[in-house]
Amino acid sequence: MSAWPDGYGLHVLEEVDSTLDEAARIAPRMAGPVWIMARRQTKGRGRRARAWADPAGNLSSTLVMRPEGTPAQAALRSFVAALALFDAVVAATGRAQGLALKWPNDVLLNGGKLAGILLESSGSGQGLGHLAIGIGVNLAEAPAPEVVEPGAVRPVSLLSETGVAVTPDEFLTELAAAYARFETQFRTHGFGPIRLAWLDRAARLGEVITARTGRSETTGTFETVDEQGNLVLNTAEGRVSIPAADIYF
Ligand SMILES: O=C(O)CCCC[C@@H]1SC[C@@H]2NC(=O)N[C@@H]21
Repeated sequence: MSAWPDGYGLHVLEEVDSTLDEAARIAPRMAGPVWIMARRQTKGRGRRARAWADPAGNLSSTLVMRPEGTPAQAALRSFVAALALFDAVVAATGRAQGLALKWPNDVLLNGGKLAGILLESSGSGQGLGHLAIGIGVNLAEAPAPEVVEPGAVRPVSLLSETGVAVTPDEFLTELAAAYARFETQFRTHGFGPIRLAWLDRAARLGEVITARTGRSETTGTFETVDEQGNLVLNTAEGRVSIPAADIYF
């Protein structure tokens, strides 16, 4: 098992509304980055204001930090976190088989959704107050398929797909260690190597996918993710770069 990384704090709660809300509360008095983990969230949330169910034994965690750089640079940490999640699953199970990253920031296992990431931040314009990287991993149990919206990837759990039982505490240690490694790489070399590593693990690269926002739908061949983290699709109308959307296969 990995060691807890130097320079990162740990804050464990039995129950909280959301570890993302706790991040906003503790950010003003933090000396350095802190991992928050809750055994139960009463108001866990996912992307696009969806509720996030976290049955007992799953990981509900948020890394909160005050990074330097612009908000756009800080947001690229969703890719850093996705890579860390991928490596933490490999460390926990001993295998990478069936694992893939779905743009912008889900982890798939055997085609189902194993984990999701939600970034939130405070501050405005060029100034970033805090960045919170919320991470939910279905370690023990996947939410019931009925709670997932139609057309979305089915949820799966690590236990059901691999037979490997990992506690949230064990998994968080692997995740924190992997995150610290990729964060160092990101700070030292920028987004370039992170982007390439992410593309190497990308689901459906080169295939036709559909990107939906609240207002529009774009279908095209998944060509790449650009230097800004945008999804690039090759469509009948040409190359389209998409900053935010939900992807459907
Ligand atoms: O895929 C998604 O929609 C993102 C899910 C993020 C869930 C995690 S659980 C820990 C943190 N606290 C929250 O309320 N949400 C994130």
